[in-house]
Amino acid sequence: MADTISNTSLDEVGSVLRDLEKFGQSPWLDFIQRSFTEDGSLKKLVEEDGLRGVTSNPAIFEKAIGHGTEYDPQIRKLLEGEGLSPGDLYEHLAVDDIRAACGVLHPVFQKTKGLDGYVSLEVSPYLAFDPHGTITEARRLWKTVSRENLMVKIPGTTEGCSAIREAIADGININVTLLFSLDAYKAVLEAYISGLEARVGRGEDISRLASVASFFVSRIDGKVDAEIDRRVKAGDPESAALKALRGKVAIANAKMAYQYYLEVKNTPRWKALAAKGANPQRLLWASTGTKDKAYSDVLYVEELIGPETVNTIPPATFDAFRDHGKLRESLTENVDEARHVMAEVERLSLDLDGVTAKLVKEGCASFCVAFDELLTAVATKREAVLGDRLLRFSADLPAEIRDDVAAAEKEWSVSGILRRIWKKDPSVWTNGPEAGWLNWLNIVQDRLWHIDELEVLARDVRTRGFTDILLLGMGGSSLGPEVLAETFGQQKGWPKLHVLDSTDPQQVTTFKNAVDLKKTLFIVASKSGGTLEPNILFAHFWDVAGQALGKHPGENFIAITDPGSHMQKVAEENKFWRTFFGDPKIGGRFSVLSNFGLVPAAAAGLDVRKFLKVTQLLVESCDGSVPPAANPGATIGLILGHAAKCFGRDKVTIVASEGIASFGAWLEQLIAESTGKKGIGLVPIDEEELGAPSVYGKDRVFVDLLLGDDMPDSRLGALREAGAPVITVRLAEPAQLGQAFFLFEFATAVAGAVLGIDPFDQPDVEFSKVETRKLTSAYAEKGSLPAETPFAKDGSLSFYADEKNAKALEGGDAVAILKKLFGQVKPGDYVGLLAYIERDSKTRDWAQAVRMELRDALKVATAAEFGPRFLHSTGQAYKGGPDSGVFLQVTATDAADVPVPGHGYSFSVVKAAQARGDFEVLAARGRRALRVHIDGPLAEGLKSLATAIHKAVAGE
Ligand SMILES: O=C(CO)[C@@H](O)[C@H](O)[C@H](O)[C@H](O)COP(=O)(O)O
Ligand SMILES: O=C[C@H](O)COP(=O)(O)O
Repeated sequence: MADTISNTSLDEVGSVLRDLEKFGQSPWLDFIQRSFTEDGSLKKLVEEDGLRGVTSNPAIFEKAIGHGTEYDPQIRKLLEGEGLSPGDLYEHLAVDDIRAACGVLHPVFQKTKGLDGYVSLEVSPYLAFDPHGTITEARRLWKTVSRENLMVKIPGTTEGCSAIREAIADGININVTLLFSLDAYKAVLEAYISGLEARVGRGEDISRLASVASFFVSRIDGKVDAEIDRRVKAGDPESAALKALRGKVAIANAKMAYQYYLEVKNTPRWKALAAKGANPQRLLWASTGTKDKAYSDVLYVEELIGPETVNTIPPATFDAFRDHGKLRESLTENVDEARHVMAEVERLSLDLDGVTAKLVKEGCASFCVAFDELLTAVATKREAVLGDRLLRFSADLPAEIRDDVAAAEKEWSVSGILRRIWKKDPSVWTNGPEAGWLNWLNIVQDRLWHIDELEVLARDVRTRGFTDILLLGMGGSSLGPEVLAETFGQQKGWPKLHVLDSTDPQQVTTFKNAVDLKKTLFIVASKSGGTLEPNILFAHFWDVAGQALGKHPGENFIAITDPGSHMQKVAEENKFWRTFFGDPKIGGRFSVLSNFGLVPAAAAGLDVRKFLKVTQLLVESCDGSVPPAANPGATIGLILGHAAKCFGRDKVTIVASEGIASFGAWLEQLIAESTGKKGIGLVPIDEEELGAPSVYGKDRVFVDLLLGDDMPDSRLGALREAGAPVITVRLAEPAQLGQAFFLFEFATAVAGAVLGIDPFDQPDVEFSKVETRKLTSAYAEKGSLPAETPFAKDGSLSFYADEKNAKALEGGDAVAILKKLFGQVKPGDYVGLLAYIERDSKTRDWAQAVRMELRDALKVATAAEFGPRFLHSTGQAYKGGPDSGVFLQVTATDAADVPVPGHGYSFSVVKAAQARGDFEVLAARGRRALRVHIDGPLAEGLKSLATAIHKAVAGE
């Protein structure tokens, strides 16, 4: 069969199709394709074959757009501008095709006074069972295409009927599709009539409104014939009667529908509408290509010719009918015989109701599959056209994970979960409060709409000549800006961005000394506005800035906070220079693309407009229109979720190019805080140097973040070969950092859905905050923290633990205690080094050396974290996630302290309270944990501790 119409025989016998008109039937074409319209072929059919309409459906568009290169020039052109999601791209292409065909058919529309000349465009097949979505989409398409000879196609499902009624009442031409049963047709006709009546009731014109009811034919024979064949083969005693029905049921069914049409036309109800100019809803025969080669290839055209009907004919059948089709008014003949066929169907229990119900389901599903294929093809073309404007993602997975993820992608595709994510449907997760935390999905576009605020800020910051920006905040309010500061560095002619997220007095002093207090813009960033650290850091820097400036320092302070927060009040009372608001429907760790990341970025001289536009391209790649397998965020999320849930690979090990190394600290917060709860989740492992396969267990997934042309670490190759899953994300340039932020936000939301948790809360972070507050309040009241006694001491090292842990660890010196602690480590566990000391290059090197020793000796994942920073990040997973962590908390007596103005405590006290609060929650969660406190010089204490750890694990 031809895929497209051949025009060879037109001149000779074109009239047979045109002559259908004499029988009152309009031939339409069940096909659309750009080249076919553009090269005049469609027009030729109109002129020579009397073609009177065109229908399209998702499968037809899939054939047209999903294959070949015909649409590529337009795709390229469309993507030159602002960027579009694959769904929007498809719609541009389809709408252009529909409009072009409407143009070709418009003379027919005029000549037939609106009887014919229509082109149909179907609403998204995903909406077949969603009446509200369908009517919204029908209205939108009607408005977008904006052609009087458009027909919007709506499936004639039970749910579709209410949308059909509303659309008709709105004055939208409707083609009702996917009709198989007489009952469904009756419901649809009722919807049409009552829609017209609603219009009349509103005093609106009904004479310019057209509708057809697309009754599918050949598919019925396909199903019924198969059942007949099965029963005959099985030796059914009614074989002869069954055989007599072969190839007859679909036509008989259609004839019954037509009889009903005639009946209704005769009712007073219809006549009243007709008197007001109503046009009947004509029956349109669809699915009229012959599928069974044993039948005539024009069967479903020849046998269904009758007045006031349409037959939408696929190209090959169109050709065939032109070639050898015979005309007669067949639809109204042998009606009794058709009734007999239907009675026989009943008598022989061929379950036509079951068949038609199944066909509706299958029809909807197969249009969804076709649409998925189409959108996948468009997404792939889009990606190719965008090339290096998009980050690249690939995954090397062992076969079992690859198959599992592929199955999940299919499942997600069928259940439309990605579209539900974009609709902010909480049932994707736990059906809890998730809908209130999803505005990060749209924040990039939203910030682009408000870009002026940021650009004005940038201009003003520059004009004021600040040399430094010091951002004071924790977790979600600081880690994003820190990545931006470290990745982009100081911009020429702009202030340098520093990010302080510690209560360590030495670290506070280091930052104070690193900036020129008179020329520093302070950004106090706190979403909730109530977090302890940004509040006390504000108190300190307000004081020192005031002293340095010798005046009220408000003009040098900016707040970023959610509306109505305590911090907003602080900013107002203290007359801050500016206050920028976050979106209360975005949680901290998802806030980097909101003002929490963008205000510091703009103030530090980054081109935020460009940054957001680049980011938006990736947002569109993760759009709900992109099926899971073509959607990078979804695929990564499914890999991470399934690797953890089904294969025990829950340690997400982050490897990054030097140029974007700090991204890991942001990513670990996102992953840990989002997924680590209820005893499950992903444990991110950042900055752990790669090793040989022998030092790893089977609990890892590697995420390799590459920048530019950087080569992947060769050790990853060996790991891959050893069966470890490796996800690679390559940023062509640092400007794609925003794409990476969104990519992993989306992936984390998806992984959360796989794990069945609410990825947007952080119950254990809150718990730690509460415990810390109790201790600082106690200090403020009593002048000291509650007394505590070490269970052991060895030189400058004192050991503390809760009763249970102390019991398990006590007895012996430092080495013995540490040996017992690490002796508890089993395969699949991880070790967390949690250091409440200044985070600088020396202490970071120390922590790295210790963790590497632990990793290599114990062959488990390791984390090296600094408090209180990690409390707002991985701390959630350590307490709420899987009980596979073994923790060594390190505290020290601070050499010098810094008071917190206006509070009854100092930074040192706060840090001590945080460490103790953290430990209490770890203990309350039954975690294996030990605190070692260093007295005396820190460097020496760290050295002795490292030696003791070495002896404990190396057995020396
Ligand atoms: O519904 C309409 C026209 O209203 C058609 O485009 C309809 O979708 C097609 O005729 C059928 O999908 C084709 O069915 P089939 O030949 O694949 O069984
Ligand atoms: O990740 C968020 C931190 O816990 C800080 O919270 P905040 O921005 O509300 O102060």
